[in-house]
Amino acid sequence: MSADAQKKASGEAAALLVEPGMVVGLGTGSTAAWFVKALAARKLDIRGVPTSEATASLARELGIPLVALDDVMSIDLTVDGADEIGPGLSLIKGGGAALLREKLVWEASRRCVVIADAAKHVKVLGKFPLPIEVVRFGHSHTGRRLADIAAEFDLPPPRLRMADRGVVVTDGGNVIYDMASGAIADPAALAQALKTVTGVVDHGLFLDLADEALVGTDEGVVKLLP
Ligand SMILES: O=C[C@H](O)[C@H](O)[C@H](O)COP(=O)(O)O
Repeated sequence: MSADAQKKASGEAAALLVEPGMVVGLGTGSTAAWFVKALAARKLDIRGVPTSEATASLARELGIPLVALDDVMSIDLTVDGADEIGPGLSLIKGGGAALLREKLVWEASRRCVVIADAAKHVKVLGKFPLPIEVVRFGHSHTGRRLADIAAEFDLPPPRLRMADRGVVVTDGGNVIYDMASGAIADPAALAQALKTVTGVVDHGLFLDLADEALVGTDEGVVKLLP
């Protein structure tokens, strides 16, 4: 089964968790898009809280009513993809530069379900470079402070994310530095260290946030718990 078919299967399985009346956090990325499509097909009376402009526009196209995070007290269920799923459902997210809105939505949610293809499930986080969202003002200085932190963790300096049209800018108007590592020995310590840097808005380590994972495999969708 292709990775895309696995993503589709996990997105469709997650859509079955949604019940009428729910406020649902809508994740970002290619896997979350399958969830949004499957959810729209169910035509339930729900409201969605999008985690990016891209997801908001997909949801609008498919007729899912949207509500802003500030206009709800809490979210019943959020379903979102991940770049890596590690031990205890620790995650790396932000490959699509949506980590900040995603984390805000996740933290406002009663239940968070991560969906992914089988290749995303890893023994140790870090093969996927860790995205770090940084305010644009003075970002090269912040980038140098991040390089100092990376050195403390024996990691190479993070690199400013670029695209064909130049520097990648997030929905929040910030930039992304990607910290390549190969393996993050102590994700909690790294997460804590990154948050001490002025200019860092947030990072893509989602620790103790996922309640379950639905991973598409060749043998079907497998449910993982922390
Ligand atoms: O910023 C993007 C998000 O964290 C995505 O959920 C993550 O990158 C996974 O995306 P995909 O499902 O496309 O692999």
